[in-house]
Amino acid sequence: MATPSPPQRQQEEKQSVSLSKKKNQKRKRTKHDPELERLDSLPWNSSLPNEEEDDTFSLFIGSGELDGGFLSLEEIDESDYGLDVPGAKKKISNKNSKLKKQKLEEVTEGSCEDAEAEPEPAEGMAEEKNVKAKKKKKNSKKKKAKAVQQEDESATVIDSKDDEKEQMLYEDEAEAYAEFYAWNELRLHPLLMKSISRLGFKEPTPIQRTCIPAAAHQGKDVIGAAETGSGKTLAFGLPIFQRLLEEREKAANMLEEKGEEAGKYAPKGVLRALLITPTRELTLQVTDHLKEFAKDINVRVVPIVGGMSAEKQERLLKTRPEVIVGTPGRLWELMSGGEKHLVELHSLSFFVLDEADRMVEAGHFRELQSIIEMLPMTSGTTDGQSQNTQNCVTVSSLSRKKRQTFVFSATLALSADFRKKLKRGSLKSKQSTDGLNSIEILSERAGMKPNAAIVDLTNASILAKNLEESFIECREEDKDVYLYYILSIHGEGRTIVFCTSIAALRHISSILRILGVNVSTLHAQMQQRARLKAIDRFRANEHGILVATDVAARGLDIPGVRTVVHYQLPHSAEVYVHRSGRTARASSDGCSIALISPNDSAKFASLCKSFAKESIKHFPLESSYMPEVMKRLSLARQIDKISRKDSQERANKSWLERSAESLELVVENYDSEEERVKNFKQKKASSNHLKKLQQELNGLLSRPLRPKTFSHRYPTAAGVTHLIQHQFEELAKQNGDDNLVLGENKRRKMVVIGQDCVEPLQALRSAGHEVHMDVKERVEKRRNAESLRRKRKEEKKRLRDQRRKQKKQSQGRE
Ligand SMILES: Nc1ncnc2c1ncn2[C@@H]1O[C@H](COP(=O)(O)OP(=O)(O)OP(=O)(O)O)[C@@H](O)[C@H]1O
Repeated sequence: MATPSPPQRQQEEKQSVSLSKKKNQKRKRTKHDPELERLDSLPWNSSLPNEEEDDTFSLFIGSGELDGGFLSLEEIDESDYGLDVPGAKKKISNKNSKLKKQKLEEVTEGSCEDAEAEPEPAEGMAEEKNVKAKKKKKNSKKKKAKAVQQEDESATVIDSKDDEKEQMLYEDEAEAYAEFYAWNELRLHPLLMKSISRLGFKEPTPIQRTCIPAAAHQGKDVIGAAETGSGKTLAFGLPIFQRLLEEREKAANMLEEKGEEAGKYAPKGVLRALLITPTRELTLQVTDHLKEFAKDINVRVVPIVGGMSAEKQERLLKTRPEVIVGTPGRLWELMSGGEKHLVELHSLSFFVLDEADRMVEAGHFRELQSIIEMLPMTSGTTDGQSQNTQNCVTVSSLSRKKRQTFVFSATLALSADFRKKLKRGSLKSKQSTDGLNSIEILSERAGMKPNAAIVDLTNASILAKNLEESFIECREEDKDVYLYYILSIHGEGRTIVFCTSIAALRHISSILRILGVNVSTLHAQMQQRARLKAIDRFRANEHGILVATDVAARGLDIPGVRTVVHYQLPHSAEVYVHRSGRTARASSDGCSIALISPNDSAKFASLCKSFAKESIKHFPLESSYMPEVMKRLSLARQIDKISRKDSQERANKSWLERSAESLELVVENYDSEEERVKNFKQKKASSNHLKKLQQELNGLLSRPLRPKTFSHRYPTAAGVTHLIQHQFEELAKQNGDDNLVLGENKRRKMVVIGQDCVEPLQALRSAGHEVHMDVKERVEKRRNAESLRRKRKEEKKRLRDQRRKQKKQSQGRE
């Protein structure tokens, strides 16, 4: 969203000044601070209907009392939320001076009273006594006045010291708040601002800046699309919390005015927001992210996912959370089973579909449709139902607001006339369940209004702007070699390696483990607990490696992922975007490396074309490392093959034994003595061979990977740190000097060992070179190669047949 224009801002400031008049009267500051004034002048009448909007949003249908529903700045005191907004401190200091003044007055009055209370003296002595008394009175008055003056002076000294301290604090805080001023235009509740400052989010991301005003202040439905890692969770999360807070405050204020107990009427214990995400991991991640905010505002956010134990689920639902984040399968299972908290949806104010397209893709359309069918109509009132609800007498009035629907994704394509279709309601009648239309249908059925804000911040390439893409061309069977190269030479930071098949994942994770690379794995066939453990392990290691299938492609938000390797290309461009989006998240950068075999070439070129990329960088490789990398890989593959064979045999044997046992059969060994001896010898030989291979590999692994030779002709910066570069120069200089001294012509060999790791991104930036991606050319090449292969095959077949024919003929003659 664009920042307000100066006249608009002036008007807003004027408005807020008048609104916060009462507060400003109390806050007399000693020093004029424009920054603080700006903070105080935050307009808070956010919900006032915008006259320019044709479809204005009224929050409370029915009782006009709560129309608008948002609070003015006057109604919210930051100090009530532990937000020590500097101005508040001045109040205390003013209070102190008032107390002092009062004390002084009391003392002065008290001295007069004392004098008046003295008994009346006799006539004769009276005059003298009177004079004495007057003197005494004068003295005591003087003394007391002096004491008060002293007290006052010391109080003033303390006070001025306090003032100084307060002033310093005030300035510090102003400075601290100044860091978060970019959020002001979003007019968020002070408690949310407190969480934002705690998390250190200096400014809203573009999707947040655009969606929050529409969703939180104009009450609109939102369809949001922005690059991966762009902060979409808060783009829908903050408007939810904002509205819950505003309602809570508004209800409390209204009921306090009526002299009733506010707490009794707070709409607690009913479901207010239902968020659906495609995977368990994403659900847990979104829950954790939202909880960071929820804990400051006392809102319960609970995850509901498959794989969670029934007891835990029951325990969580018993707390009657206001916000539930869940996966479609488990949510529908519970809803269709009549789970009380999940079917009492009369107060539901938010329905969110996160990564909507993925849910449809993953075959959750029907479950989503069923869940949506259970939601109450957005336009109707729900009095009847809500009156019955315990502990929320006023929920009926509060929940009469329209429900808001948010649909978010990183890649969300809508048909050009989607808004028109919404207006016409023509989507309702369609029964189509195919990908793209399904999202439109779901959005419409969930009650998406025609005036929904459609925020599409995806650029032509959809990929994160801080992402550097690259590729390595290699043979299919050498992919593991290059993967090992990347991980060992450029192993800095977290890396995610994506595979399309579980078989490939198993193969490379096994090879890497044999090579001593500590990897975590994540795929859909793993148990939920194991999946979460793998993510935790990966998260805990600064240089962790996660080998995953596309189950981890979407939404997984792990900071510090520096590199994404596409070991196998995904089936669609969208999945490629999501995979690559695990790095270069928020404001950080990162790189992706695709391993491209000749078979992948055309697919990769068309992938680049779909992102409007004409060229892409070749990932720089230092070929001198390859011989040793190859050697290690060859040993690892042999070890893997033998171990696999052994474990397969063991598994088969135990399966046979288990099956026989279950059938109460005795398995007899019919092998002859000779065969048994032969088997034994074979096993022994294989185990000795395995030991030997392992020893050899261990020998190689015990020393750092080193290049075969150092080429003086091609010193490259790729993978070479400044330190190493410096060492090279020093060595070269020394070498030259020695040669001069010794007068030798013979070159001395330089061997680089213990190469410091550099990040792939660094290597790519310093030595990657652009390669033009011509789809046509690549497709043509592939076609030619295929036709050549076909021709060769046909030729072979023809020759074979010919030989056979000749053979038959000659046999016939004989
Ligand atoms: N305003 C902000 N400033 C800095 N960091 C932020 C901000 N908002 C969110 N983040 C952080 O950015 C990261 C990515 O946010 P989030 O997971 O919401 O992205 P996303 O757009 O949903 O990504 P994806 O499409 O991959 O699911 C999170 O770690 C989050 O804490």
